[in-house]
Amino acid sequence: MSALIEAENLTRVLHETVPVTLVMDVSLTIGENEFIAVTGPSGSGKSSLLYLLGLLDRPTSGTLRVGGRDAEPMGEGERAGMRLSMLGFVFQFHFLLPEFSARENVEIPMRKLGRLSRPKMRARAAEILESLGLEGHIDKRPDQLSGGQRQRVAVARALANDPPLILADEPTGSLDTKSSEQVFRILEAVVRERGKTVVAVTHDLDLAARMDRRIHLVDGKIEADESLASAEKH
Ligand SMILES: Nc1ncnc2c1ncn2[C@@H]1O[C@H](COP(=O)(O)OP(=O)(O)OP(=O)(O)O)[C@@H](O)[C@H]1O
Repeated sequence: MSALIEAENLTRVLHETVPVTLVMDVSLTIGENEFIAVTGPSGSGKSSLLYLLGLLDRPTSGTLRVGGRDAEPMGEGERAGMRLSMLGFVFQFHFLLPEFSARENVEIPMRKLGRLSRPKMRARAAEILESLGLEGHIDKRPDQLSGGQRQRVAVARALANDPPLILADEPTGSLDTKSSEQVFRILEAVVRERGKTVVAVTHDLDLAARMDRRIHLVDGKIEADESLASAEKH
């Protein structure tokens, strides 16, 4: 199995009145079952890098392979298909659809992918939500849930199509300490128990220290890419 992500000299420049370099010459490989923190000062390009890796933006130069496939020649439809099957996203703000229940929000990526029958989608959505401690909440709308619960629904939605890679941008950034810890533990279990890879941007260095690898960005460049693995984490 090839690496989930292989990036070589990835660069993203915005051509505004003056060019703005968001990501500069980033090379990295992300494999299966990794738990990776992306850290760095505000404005260092963390979100921009995640958007590139998640096929939500295109690099100005450099190469990117996702699931062993070169992203460059892919059209928008193919990229959307890759995002649905290979990647799950969790953002700082949940972006759940307000008029739908938790279960329906989790069903949406499954409907878009269209691999399961409707009853199977419903059953799977309920099963994932229950596994994340949301039994009793699956038919509630986002406004009937707490911030931590909403973020757990967002993680459930990211897991809907069983992608090998979850990309999270400040997933605990808007939560109180207790909810933040709960969501972090869920992401940890997504790696340890479900065998996924989680790449999470975080400002919280205590949380980053509990992950296995840290990619530290400064001015759009990788300043450090270090393994933090220790026996007690496993
Ligand atoms: N559309 C844009 N136009 C101009 N500058 C932009 C745009 N998007 C991002 N930037 C700038 O690019 C740089 C990288 O932004 P990015 O959001 O990736 O950083 P970040 O490390 O995620 O920051 P934060 O921790 O504050 O979320 C920042 O200096 C930002 O101001």
